[in-house]
Amino acid sequence: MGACEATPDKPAVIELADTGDGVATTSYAQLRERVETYEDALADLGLDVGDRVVLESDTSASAIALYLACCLLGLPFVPVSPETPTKRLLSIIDSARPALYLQTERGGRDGIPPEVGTARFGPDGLTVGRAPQPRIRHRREVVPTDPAYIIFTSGTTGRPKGVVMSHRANTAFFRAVLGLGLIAPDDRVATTSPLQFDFSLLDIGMALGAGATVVAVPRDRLRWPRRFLGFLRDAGATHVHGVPSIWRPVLRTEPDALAELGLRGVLFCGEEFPLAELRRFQALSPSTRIINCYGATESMACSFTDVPNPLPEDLERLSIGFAHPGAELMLADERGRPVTRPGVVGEMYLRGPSLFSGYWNDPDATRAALVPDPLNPASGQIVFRTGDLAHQGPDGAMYFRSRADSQVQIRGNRVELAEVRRRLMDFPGIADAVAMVVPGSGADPVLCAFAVMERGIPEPGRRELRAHCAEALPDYMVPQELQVLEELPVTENGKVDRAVLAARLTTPP
Ligand SMILES: Nc1ncnc2c1ncn2[C@@H]1O[C@H](COS(=O)(=O)NC(=O)C[C@H](N)c2ccccc2)[C@@H](O)[C@H]1O
Repeated sequence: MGACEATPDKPAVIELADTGDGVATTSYAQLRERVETYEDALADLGLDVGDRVVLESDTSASAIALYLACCLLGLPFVPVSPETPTKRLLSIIDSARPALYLQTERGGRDGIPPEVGTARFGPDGLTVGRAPQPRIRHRREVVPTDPAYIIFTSGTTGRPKGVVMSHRANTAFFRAVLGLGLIAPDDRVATTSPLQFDFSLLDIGMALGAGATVVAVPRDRLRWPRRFLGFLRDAGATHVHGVPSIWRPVLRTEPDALAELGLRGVLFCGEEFPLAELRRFQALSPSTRIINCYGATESMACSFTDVPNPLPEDLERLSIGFAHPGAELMLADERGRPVTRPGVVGEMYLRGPSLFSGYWNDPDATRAALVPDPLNPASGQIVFRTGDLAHQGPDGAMYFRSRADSQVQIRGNRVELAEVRRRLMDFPGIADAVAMVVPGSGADPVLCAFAVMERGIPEPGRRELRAHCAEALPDYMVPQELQVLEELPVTENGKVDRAVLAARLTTPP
């Protein structure tokens, strides 16, 4: 909030105007005023440090002000999107046991359990629906190790896992990232992720921490490239942060409008950016600096690596470089021994001050992720076991290979699904692909794959694709089920939605 003093009249947040077209600007002075209004209103509710607040909203000046007010009062906020199905919201509420649930004045949610207080927020303050239950306050002040927020991600077990991030981890992370100087005060950073995805929190922290401007892209614009780019133009966005999938529709239908935008920077995270699409992006927007940001919610992010511009022809895989200053990645094998030889695959471990505190109310999952430093277990240092496999280049830079759990056994053979995907991606005209297994009728799972074509490329025949795979892969790695789709389904956070793809396979077409 330093910029509120230094540049009170500068725009802090630009968002869609209430009228639905054009943009509304909130200055740093107005943002600070709204933080104080919310801080006073929340303080009046008599909540204690540590009491959770569910914040249901898209990214907006008010949501950001509320997030900051919660931080100042030590109320860990739990961001959820308005798109979140009520069942999932209720499971998050059941787990987090929040004192208060907040939605905007126009929010349509109801059915919040009676033990949870409810309120609505808008530019002028809070309107309490149901006061939170009275409680005894045990704490007088917020300390850095207190939880700042809890992000519920889809846990592999199906039950949502709450990643608890402390103020100390958060500020250590942002001090490091702002030191990279990726955003300058006159930049305008368009954020395209839902508030429940910590990518949005990265965008807000990077922009406001640099005294720059957050441009909150309306979620429904992402599906309409012309309207998406039009909003970016109206808002004067200089940078766009988002998962790779937000660019496919733009590359397909609005290449010229993208070129005209002349973006200074693009930052992506969450998944690998298909190289063919990255090349196309660079050809259209050669002066744009593209950053490959790798990391997990458990440390918010980890590395920020420039994509070579232009991409060398023979480049096989992007580097995810080195952890941000103040943190370090290392590789270890299944037995925890360091893997240092270039090209040899190991699991990445991250040490540093930005690690999460643990999974909410899940000590077993926490113990599996926050482990003794493999290099020095006696030291008591706890590191984050990422669950990601990578290899190091000759210079020590990391290259992401796959999730550790994406190795499956097919007919007794170990199959790396990322390798099947990579082979499919080598087929000319394929824009992206996914390989996965679904349970088979017999003991063996069935290896399946989905692909989407680049703009205007005719669908190849299934036999042709299987022949292409059979040329380079052993037969047990050739997908038995192959479907070419118009587009890949994505989760709320914009990543490929494997559950939807699997459902396509089990229910007969
Ligand atoms: N640049 C990548 N290349 C390739 N695989 C990746 C990459 N970034 C993640 N991933 C994958 O996504 C996993 C983490 O998933 S996650 O917990 O939902 N978090 C995220 O996806 C985003 C993350 N919190 C974040 C937020 C803000 C900035 C950067 C990163 C990683 O373990 C990787 O498997």
